[in-house]
Amino acid sequence: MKTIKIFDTTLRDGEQSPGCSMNLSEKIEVARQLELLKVDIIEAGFAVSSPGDFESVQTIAKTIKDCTVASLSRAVKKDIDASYEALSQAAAPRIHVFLATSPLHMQYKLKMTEEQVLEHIRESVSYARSLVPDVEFSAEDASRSDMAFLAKAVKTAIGAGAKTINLPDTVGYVLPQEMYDMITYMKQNVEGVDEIDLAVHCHNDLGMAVANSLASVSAGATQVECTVNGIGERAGNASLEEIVMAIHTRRALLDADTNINTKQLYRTSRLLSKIIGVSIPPNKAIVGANAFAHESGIHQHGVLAKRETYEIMTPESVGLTTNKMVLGKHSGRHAFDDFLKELGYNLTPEELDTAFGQFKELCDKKKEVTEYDVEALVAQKAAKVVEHFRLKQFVVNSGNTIQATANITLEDMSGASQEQVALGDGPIDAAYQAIEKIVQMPLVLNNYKINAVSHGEDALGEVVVKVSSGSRTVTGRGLSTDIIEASMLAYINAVNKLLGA
Ligand SMILES: CC(=O)SCCNC(=O)CCNC(=O)[C@H](O)C(C)(C)COP(=O)(O)OP(=O)(O)OC[C@H]1O[C@@H](n2cnc3c(N)ncnc32)[C@H](O)[C@@H]1OP(=O)(O)O
Ligand SMILES: CC(C)C(=O)C(=O)O
Repeated sequence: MKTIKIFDTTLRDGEQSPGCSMNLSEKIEVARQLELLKVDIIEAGFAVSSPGDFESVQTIAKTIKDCTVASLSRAVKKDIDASYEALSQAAAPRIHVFLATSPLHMQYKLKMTEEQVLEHIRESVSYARSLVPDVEFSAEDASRSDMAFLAKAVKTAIGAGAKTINLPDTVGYVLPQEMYDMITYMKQNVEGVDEIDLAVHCHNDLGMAVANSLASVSAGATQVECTVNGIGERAGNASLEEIVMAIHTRRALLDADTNINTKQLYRTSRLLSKIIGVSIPPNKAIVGANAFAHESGIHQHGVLAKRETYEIMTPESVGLTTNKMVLGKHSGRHAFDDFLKELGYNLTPEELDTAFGQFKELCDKKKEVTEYDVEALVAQKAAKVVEHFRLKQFVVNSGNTIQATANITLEDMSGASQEQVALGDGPIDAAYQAIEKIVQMPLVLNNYKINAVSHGEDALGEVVVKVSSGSRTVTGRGLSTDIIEASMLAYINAVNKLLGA
């Protein structure tokens, strides 16, 4: 089985993306984590580009002992000298020289002929090689280059001493088959290519960076360049965690694996996200909040019966402690029951049916139902009260220029509807007055308390009231995402308890 080298460029190409800049101590923290993750090469920066970048490369080179540390350089002496100097204390330094090989870049950007480009490659790579043994050459915009010319450039770089040749899809343009063909072409047409590492560096402009990297591995690439969370220029670089887990999960098919400690992936991703302040989309592969979460009843049932039915990798393999069953409108009885059992509730089949029905109703009102919501539902059910009156419908108006009014309809035990309108000192008082008119009993509200029992904008509100009639005082509870409705439900619950007594 081949070992694919992972070249992390989060601190260089990743940092080139707007809003992803890091200061020196943040870069060191990321570099230390990359070392724990066991990436093979850390590209620490582009030493010549600024004194700050020089210092970062230098400090990371001093700090990191278990990975090769690389610094990027244009194909010019002053860049190579800056990289060399910044890397002087590295345990394993790599000078990474690049020059574009596509007609577009050569003509308009570099203003060089093919011959001049080949001469620059020869000169710069052999100069870098005179300084350090480990030199990588990247043919920028390789994927849009003429393949015969690219082969000459690769041959020139190998001849000048490059130990790694990188063929980037700089603008994320090509399709996986084209990456495969490019690698195959080099393997078939450049002598000596099997003695060096053939690398790829894919951008995500068409959302294909990971697929292109994997197609290259299938064709024989032995190094993949990528970034944590896929950060990087424009739409980003190939995402490290996706490449690593794709290779790891399909290692039998690819006959390849990496040296990465996959259990550090989640931690690395969160650390970077926290440092740069860029959050991870919930549906992001491997590290998104939903990557190991199941909400649909059929999937939850499958996973409870046999995890592999809907999970191709374990959450533990990327550093999570467990998968997540999210209760929501698509959940089924199996997951609901399992969830209640974990909370310590053992319901009879009938109780489960009722609670499940209420739960589904709640899900239609609320985007996400939390453990607190379910517990509140079940706790409410546990105190079973005969429903002499049930809330059928209500309209409540209030404002700072009108007196609050409530129009309430309750259904009694015979199924008949009774409607009343009342004014009040605020919407809840108006609603309570209307209820009192319907139930025709003297009621005194002694206490009123409202709590949010879950989090977020659509949290459930629980209202607890103490209501007296004559010498009896009872507690009523009501639960709803609408606090006025929760208040009415609590009052009606108290009325039913008083009538029951
Ligand atoms: C695909 C990639 O990700 S490549 C890396 C991109 N990253 C960055 O550019 C970030 C860091 N860059 C910088 O800080 C600056 O661009 C610097 C310090 C490197 C250079 O700054 P300046 O000297 O002001 O040049 P500027 O950036 O405007 O233009 C680039 C120059 O480098 C030349 N150049 C570009 N690539 C290369 C190369 N690989 N080898 C040699 N020369 C190159 C251009 O032709 C241009 O030359 P010119 O000034 O003679 O016209
Ligand atoms: C310098 C090279 C490796 C690069 O970043 C690219 O081509 O995208």
